[in-house]
Amino acid sequence: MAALGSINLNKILYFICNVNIILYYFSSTQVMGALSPLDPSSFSRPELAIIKHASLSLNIDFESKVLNGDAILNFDVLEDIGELVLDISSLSIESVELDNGTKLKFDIGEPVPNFGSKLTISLPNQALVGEKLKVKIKYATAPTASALQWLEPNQTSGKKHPYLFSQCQPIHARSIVPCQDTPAVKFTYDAEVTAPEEFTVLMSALRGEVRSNRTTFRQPVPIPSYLLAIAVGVLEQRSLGPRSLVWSEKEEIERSAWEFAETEKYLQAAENLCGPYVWTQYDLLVLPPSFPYGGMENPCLTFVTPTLLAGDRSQADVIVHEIMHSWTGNLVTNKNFEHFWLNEGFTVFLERKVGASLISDPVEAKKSRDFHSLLGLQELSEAVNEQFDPSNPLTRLVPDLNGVHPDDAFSRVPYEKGSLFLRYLEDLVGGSDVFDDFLRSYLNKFKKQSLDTDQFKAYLLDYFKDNKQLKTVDWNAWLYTSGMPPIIPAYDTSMTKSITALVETISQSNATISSLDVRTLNAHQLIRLLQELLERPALPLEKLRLLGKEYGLETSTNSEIVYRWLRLCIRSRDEDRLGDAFDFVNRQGRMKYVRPIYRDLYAWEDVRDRAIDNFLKNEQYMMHVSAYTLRKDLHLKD
Ligand SMILES: CC/C=C\C/C=C\C[C@@H](O)/C=C/C=C/C=C\[C@@H](O)CCCC(=O)O
Ligand SMILES: [Zn+2]
Repeated sequence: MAALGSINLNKILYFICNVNIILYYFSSTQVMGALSPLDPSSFSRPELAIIKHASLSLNIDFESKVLNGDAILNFDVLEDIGELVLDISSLSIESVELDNGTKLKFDIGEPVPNFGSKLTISLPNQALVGEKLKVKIKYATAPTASALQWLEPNQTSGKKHPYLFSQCQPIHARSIVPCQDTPAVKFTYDAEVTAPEEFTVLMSALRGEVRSNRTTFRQPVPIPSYLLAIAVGVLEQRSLGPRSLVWSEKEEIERSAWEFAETEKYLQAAENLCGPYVWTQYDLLVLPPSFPYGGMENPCLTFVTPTLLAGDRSQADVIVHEIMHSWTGNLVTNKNFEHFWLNEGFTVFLERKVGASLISDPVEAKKSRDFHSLLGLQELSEAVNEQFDPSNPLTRLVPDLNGVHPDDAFSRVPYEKGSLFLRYLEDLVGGSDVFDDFLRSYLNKFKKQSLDTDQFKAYLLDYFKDNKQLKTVDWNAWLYTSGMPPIIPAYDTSMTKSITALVETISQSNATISSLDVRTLNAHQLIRLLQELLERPALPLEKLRLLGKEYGLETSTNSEIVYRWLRLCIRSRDEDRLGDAFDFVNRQGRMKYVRPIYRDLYAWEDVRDRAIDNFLKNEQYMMHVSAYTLRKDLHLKD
């Protein structure tokens, strides 16, 4: 009877679940219209005709905050078709024509909020499988293009000239060029950009000739659309090594050159693990403070936030992370953003391996790798338990993004759960010696391609087909179950033990707090300490203030430390530090810092309105993605 009862219950649950899935599918397809079968975030149909190369010719108009020009898209036709379908967002399309000059009819679908519109181009005759098509689209971007931030001179360090930069990941490329805005498609590109003469134009490509106000570029390695990038400003450069320059406004150039002086060393360590660097040039661009991310792995030219300029090279791990994307993400790419962990989990995993390889003593190297993994575990726990909750489907390693904007799904989960999963697999198959060979083989197999999680799984299982341990992996629990990972590796805790003991002491009511407690800690250990304190009940004000003074937190210039210190102050309801917290979120726009601080301020009922006022006053200076996500954090309407 009991068994029969449970079968019936299972059947009922199964039925309810399926009805929900069906209803959900219809509601999300209604949101997006006809979806790409390859990517829930794109309208385009690359399985019918796929872009192989794009030639862009663009003019930068700072006055009207518009890019205008044309894109010539080269397609390979994969099925007999009468139309092409592309993604656009707020673009004004002037004309579409074939390379023989034939004008083409086009239709722009009803815009879907945050996803843009479907651009359908009618072909005069059926294009047959195997044909090649060249289509020229004349267009202009909107001043509100979600990929672009147009800065007024007073938002730059020099205060004299405007500045423009882009952030296309995940699906903002469609706001600067009509394209198949899905990472399932990879294409090479060339570009010719005109800007006022004193400006430097940079792109995610190799820079060619610069003649008066015209700069040319070429990217010979196929990239997904989210890696298109452009920045235009009055910039300086310094050499960092044989294949690297650092670019910034002149006010930051010396500090930037010092902070990132070890770039070539990281590149060589990365090549030792992953094989040759294929992108020829690896430059860094230090952006104005409103740049929303720590770094963005734009090929040939990583974009970074100036909050990395800590003056102690302690945030070099971000540079190593961006360098590792040259293999995972840029060369081997997730097919759509449901498989984002294939980009980010792998990159974090490699970042920590390469970081450890720079330490000569193997015992210390292992300790350091595990120490950083434990920091990552703290960040994962915060994402799972605070940003979301453990039952939230967005805490799955492979989430369902039908009807969900990837920017809304963004968290540390794909980074840290993904990296932890790879570490679990590495331990299971016998450690680095065997797993490093697998990694190189995986990179070689999928280079210049896009793949999904099933392809990764199949390749791993085939590579290790004789390994019995791999048969014990609970794939469903790792990939499709929400919450923390099912197994946490046995990390070496020798670098965190003393910190946990110190946190324990600080938490005692009679604790004595002195600068001597932290004199031997490096920046990362201090970060660990602050993060552990954030996981505990708020400190009493008196103790908090003593900590700030004795541990040098009040005067730190390291943004990772300042960020956690200010969160501790907010948690302890220290009204005297509110000014510092508002200054911090107004001075820079790195979402890793700004979003949790705003969420903490929102949770403090007495200051909630001040936080909202501060946001509304500063929203106009933020990049689209920051304003968009902060509005949600502060429960404001779009
Ligand atoms: C499962 C997740 C689903 C979708 C996410 C896809 C894209 C997320 C989108 O919001 C763009 C992310 C861009 C990230 C760029 C750089 C980061 O690695 C920076 C990390 C944070 C920081 O250090 O500031
Ligand atoms: Zn990354």
